[in-house]
Amino acid sequence: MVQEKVRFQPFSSEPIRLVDEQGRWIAPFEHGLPPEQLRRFYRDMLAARLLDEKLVILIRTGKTSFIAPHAGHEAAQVGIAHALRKGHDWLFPYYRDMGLVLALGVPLVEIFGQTLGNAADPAKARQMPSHPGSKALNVFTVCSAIASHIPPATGAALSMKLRRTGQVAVCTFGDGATSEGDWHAGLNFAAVQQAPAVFVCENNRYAISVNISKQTASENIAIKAQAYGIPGYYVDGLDVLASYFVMQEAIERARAGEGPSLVELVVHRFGAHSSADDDSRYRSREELATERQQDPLPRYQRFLEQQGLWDAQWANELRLEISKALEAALQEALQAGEPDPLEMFDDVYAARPWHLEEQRRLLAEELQS
Ligand SMILES: Cc1ncc(C[n+]2csc(CCOP(=O)(O)OP(=O)(O)O)c2C)c(N)n1
Ligand SMILES: [Mg+2]
Repeated sequence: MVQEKVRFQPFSSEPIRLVDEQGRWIAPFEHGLPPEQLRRFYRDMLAARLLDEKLVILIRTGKTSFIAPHAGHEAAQVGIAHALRKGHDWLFPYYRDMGLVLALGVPLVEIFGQTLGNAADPAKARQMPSHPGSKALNVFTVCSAIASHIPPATGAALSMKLRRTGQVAVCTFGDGATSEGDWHAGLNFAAVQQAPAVFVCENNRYAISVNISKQTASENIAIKAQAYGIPGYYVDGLDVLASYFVMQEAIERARAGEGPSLVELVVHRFGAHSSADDDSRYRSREELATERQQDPLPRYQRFLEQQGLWDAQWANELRLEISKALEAALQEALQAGEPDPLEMFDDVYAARPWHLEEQRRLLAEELQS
């Protein structure tokens, strides 16, 4: 239930922020969250950060071919994950959402199987690394083509409305995606149809090397919602509680039949765009150093300290526990081995056509010889 006091102002000139840089709760209402949940947010942010570090090791040691670092996006992603009804609502993520799918509950072994492209991957290694999905948890598989998942998210939301399933489609993307035609088509149609969708921009102010100043002349991304006749929330995405509460309001609003919204979570991208990018060519190290000072994890740690929910021993044990879980899952995924090449002929047709039967037979013979 959305409490009356947690009604946020759309189109604010300053980002919505509930916890300041010193970790002080600055909202005019009580957060009302139990200690376990407040600590859970920290746990999931730390797990996301440590996963990111592990993925960097996997690319540097040649075990995967592509990563899109999500460090700096953790508060936003954990806030989104906790606002969804897990396994009921649908998530249409993008490639930088590994921390989000982890917080949503996609098992680590699947995440590593997907990263390695081996038999531990439920998608049978048919996707690019960093393109997760989960049938069990209603996570639409990531599509590389920027913004191409936005109209499908709208379509899914419209279907949820027509079938009265009580579900919501949450669709994430970057700032660069907002310049695509698909983005406009998807938001416009969702607004016209009052589809239960929430569109979430993880605005890190870069689309690879293109700075936001070259992306849009609008004062921010959230304000674009005005043109579609839906609320646009401008939010500090380095604040996990602001991300969570605004997302919760937008999702429950959509579920209650009040239509879609656009949520802009302003974040930092601490890494390069991807493993195929050298960001030192277009972004000064001074700029990055300043952003790192605003790291969402220490900021939330300061909040927990002030709530009396922090102690160093707990945090150290947590770090150790997560690191062990990451390593164990990685080892398990590594042992899964290569997928069976013959699987490439499965899952596309209900009945395999003769020419694929023929090719499958030829490959099977080749593999046996
Ligand atoms: C239609 C399309 N155009 C270009 C690309 C190449 N491309 C991949 S990621 C990317 C930048 C996207 O930036 P943004 O939406 O801000 O997300 P971020 O990576 O910053 O999280 C581009 C241009 C693509 N994948 N698809
Ligand atoms: Mg971006």
